[in-house]
Amino acid sequence: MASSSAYLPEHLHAYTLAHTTPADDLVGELVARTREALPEQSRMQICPEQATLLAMLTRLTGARDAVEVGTFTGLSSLAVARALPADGTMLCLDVSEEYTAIAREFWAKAGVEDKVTLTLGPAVDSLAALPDTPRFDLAFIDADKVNYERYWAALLPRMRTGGVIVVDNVLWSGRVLDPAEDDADTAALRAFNALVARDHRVDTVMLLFADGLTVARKR
Ligand SMILES: C[S@@+](CC[C@H](N)C(=O)[O-])C[C@H]1O[C@@H](n2cnc3c(N)ncnc32)[C@H](O)[C@@H]1O
Repeated sequence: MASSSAYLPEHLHAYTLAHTTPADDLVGELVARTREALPEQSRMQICPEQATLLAMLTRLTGARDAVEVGTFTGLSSLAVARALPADGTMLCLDVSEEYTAIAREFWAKAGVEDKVTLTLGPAVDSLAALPDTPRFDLAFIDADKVNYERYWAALLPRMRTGGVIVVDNVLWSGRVLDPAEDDADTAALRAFNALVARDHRVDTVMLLFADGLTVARKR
């Protein structure tokens, strides 16, 4: 979770947060619980303003069926599930029983557990097992970076026309622009961003928000 921005000076970042609807108490509780239970891993959590944006996108698109790849302790899924209508569905994919136990706790606290289905296992396999017909209005990709291309390939045909895919960490603290950075995650993100930019099935905006957020709408 980013408490500061890698791209904005501290005072500008603070200004943007001061002019964004603040997260509610349940989000604050989940952030605190994650830090306490998983101090080493808690930086993987999205930041609260991303949760606010995901909820807004869910409402703006009128999404009913959502999916995410990478649930961790549940902040993004909590935001989306709470913004879905009463008959909405949220499919969450992750590999970790330990991390998602906290997510389950907070889905229950928020009263959205009936909307959420959690599938544990490598997300490439979980996605491949889904019917390959369009069924999702909103997707969030936020798991292992080396598989982003595969998540994109699996998700896009399963998105309804007008559906939106949101992708986290696309700037990777700016490393995607540094030719000296050649680790697998950075190389994968660089290739992924190039692939999305030339994918004519979507309209895409890459936002300088959090660690870089791509928002792509299926044509
Ligand atoms: C950055 S965290 C997700 C953060 C989450 N979206 C949130 O709001 O806090 C990445 C998650 O991806 C999961 N993950 C890593 N590799 C995976 C894989 N191959 N398949 C499914 N999930 C995976 C990890 O267990 C971790 O919970």
